[in-house]
Amino acid sequence: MPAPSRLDGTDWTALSGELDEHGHALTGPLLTPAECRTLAALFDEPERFRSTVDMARHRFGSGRYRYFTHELPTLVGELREACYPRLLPIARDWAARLGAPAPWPDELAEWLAMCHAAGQAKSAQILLRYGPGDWNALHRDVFGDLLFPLQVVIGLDVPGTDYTGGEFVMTEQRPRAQSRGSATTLPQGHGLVFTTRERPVPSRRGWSAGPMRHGVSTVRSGRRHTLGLVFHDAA
Ligand SMILES: O=C(O)CCC(=O)C(=O)O
Ligand SMILES: [Fe+2]
Repeated sequence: MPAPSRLDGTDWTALSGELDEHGHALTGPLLTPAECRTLAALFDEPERFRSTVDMARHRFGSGRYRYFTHELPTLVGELREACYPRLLPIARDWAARLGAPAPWPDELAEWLAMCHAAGQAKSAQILLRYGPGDWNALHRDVFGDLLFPLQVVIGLDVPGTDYTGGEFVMTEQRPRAQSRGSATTLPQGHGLVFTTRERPVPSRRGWSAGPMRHGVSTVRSGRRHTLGLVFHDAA
């Protein structure tokens, strides 16, 4: 199926409402189970990746992820390309509410050229693999000054069957109050769109930025793979 029509199974108006409210929202199915298995198996093809991160070594949690080279698998490149124009109006709307700059052009290629010119020239698309006991510490995928505020993670396994535990976790820091947490189980082939840094939160004066972080709870059994799509490149 061509990548843009893969996104037709998602109600983008409803998704944008969910994103507003929670800072994250699930898409409909984007990949078939067979495509998910094919993508997860790429983890064992080292030539596809520019580097591998041992999360425990960096105290990012436990598990491994690998950054694809710029020669992305066709499916990954197409999905990322297809997601960008869907997310762009939301990113612009949020920036307008927050009174923040919205430097993102209509074309992903043009935005990436801006990232590269600013020294953020490395691919930031990742494949992650977690086994029993692995987890991902709460973090933000900010790699430099240039940032696209929304990203997508796609679940590649069947939760409850291929693995247990391993919920996608988000926290939202509230002003002068304790943080709110949420957990989402990623259905196989579905994407979770979430904010990289913050969501606009209604405040007495209009809107303020609610800082958010994401991570993954401990995988209790089996193996969990995800594909991470980020729209800015890394330094
Ligand atoms: O494995 C996950 O669900 C989250 C991975 C992650 O941190 C990301 O995609 O940015
Ligand atoms: Fe992340």
